[in-house]
Amino acid sequence: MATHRCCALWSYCGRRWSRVMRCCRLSGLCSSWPSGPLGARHLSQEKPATETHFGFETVSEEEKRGKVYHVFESVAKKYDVMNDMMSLGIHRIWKDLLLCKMRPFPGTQLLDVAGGTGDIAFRFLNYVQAQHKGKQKRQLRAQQNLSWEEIAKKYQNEEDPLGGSRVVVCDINKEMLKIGKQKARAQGYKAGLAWVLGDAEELPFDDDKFDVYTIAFGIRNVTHIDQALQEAHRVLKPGGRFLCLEFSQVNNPLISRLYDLYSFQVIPVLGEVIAGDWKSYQYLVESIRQFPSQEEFREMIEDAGFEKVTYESLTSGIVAIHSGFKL
Ligand SMILES: COc1cc(O)cc(C/C=C(\C)CC/C=C(\C)CC/C=C(\C)CC/C=C(\C)CC/C=C(\C)CC/C=C(\C)CC/C=C(\C)CC/C=C(\C)CC/C=C(\C)CCC=C(C)C)c1O
Ligand SMILES: C[S@@+](CC[C@H](N)C(=O)[O-])C[C@H]1O[C@@H](n2cnc3c(N)ncnc32)[C@H](O)[C@@H]1O
Repeated sequence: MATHRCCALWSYCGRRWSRVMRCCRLSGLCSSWPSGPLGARHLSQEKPATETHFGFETVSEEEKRGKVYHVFESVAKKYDVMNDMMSLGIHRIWKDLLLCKMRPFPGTQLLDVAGGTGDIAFRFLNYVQAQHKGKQKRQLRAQQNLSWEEIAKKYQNEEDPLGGSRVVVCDINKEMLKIGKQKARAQGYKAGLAWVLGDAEELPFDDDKFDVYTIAFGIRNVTHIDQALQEAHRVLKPGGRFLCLEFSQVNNPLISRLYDLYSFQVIPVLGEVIAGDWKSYQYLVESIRQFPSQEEFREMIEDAGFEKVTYESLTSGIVAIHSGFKL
């Protein structure tokens, strides 16, 4: 964890410096300023590449971006089947629980960042549609004197079965979005769903736009987690909710030993056999170990400006759902 903190600090300093430099350059202040925190080099020289981690490897931030892109480009076609195989379907329960926590209502505007092949978005659409139908039924039951024609008419006139809810899936990877769109077409999802290519660190949306922001198994892959959290805060409406489903820290030592064995001995093998890609699944298990603990991540969410930040560990802490509000 010390490595994680060190990388985060170094990456933070680097970005702060490049922001100062960008402002100065824009205001014409800095033509004679040195170009790095140590102040010894001339502007024409390159800024040192800020280091971060890609699994257990230390790489430059640019390299990490490219490598993460390559991982998901490579696994996209086998992504869904791999998740079912690796977790024996348990990832579906975790995603359902995320929706239960969200409890969206007809009208909710959701942004699902790093939404990949659409698992969260499809669950959201099912949920709000069922909610809306239930509400409609209750309203009709309350109106005791309607004839069957009037009831049929009310059902047929219903233009928006989602009651105004919308979900935007935003992901940086074209291949993941392509598979998501194919799945949506095959499963008949169309209304209330949009696909946007975009970076969690620089979201292509206005301020105060969404009621809920979700990110499931995505934030671990982002280079500057603090920047992604700030963006989440920016695009949420006041009162809006941040929800993150991510791998976390297992607290039971016995389960932790078994989980480690399973992760390092089985998952890359499954990756090779099913997706023909050992390396991407080695990255998956390594990146899980690099991600901050439940408490550390809670603090990071608070640092981004969220309030009432809580978390719930699931399956002995293999994953956790963090929640926070923009108040
Ligand atoms: C590239 O990046 C990615 C790519 C992706 O495709 C996906 C993601 C994002 C990830 C997800 C959406 C979810 C992916 C799911 C996981 C990574 C797995 C999570 C793990 C579990 C739910 C199970 C946790 C396992 C344990 C607590 C330990 C139990 C382990 C055992 C009983 C096996 C111990 C292993 C050995 C002794 C090694 C030798 C064993 C063999 C060769 C036999 C092989 C055994 C199996 C295949 C059994 C599999 C067993 C389970 C899945 C256990 C399930 C049971 C329970 C938790 C009760 C992404 O970022
Ligand atoms: C493990 S998948 C999760 C997909 C989906 N949320 C799910 O739960 O199945 C991680 C996703 O994060 C996306 N991703 C990685 N870095 C990103 C970034 N900076 N901005 C947006 N998406 C990113 C990847 O392209 C990939 O689709």
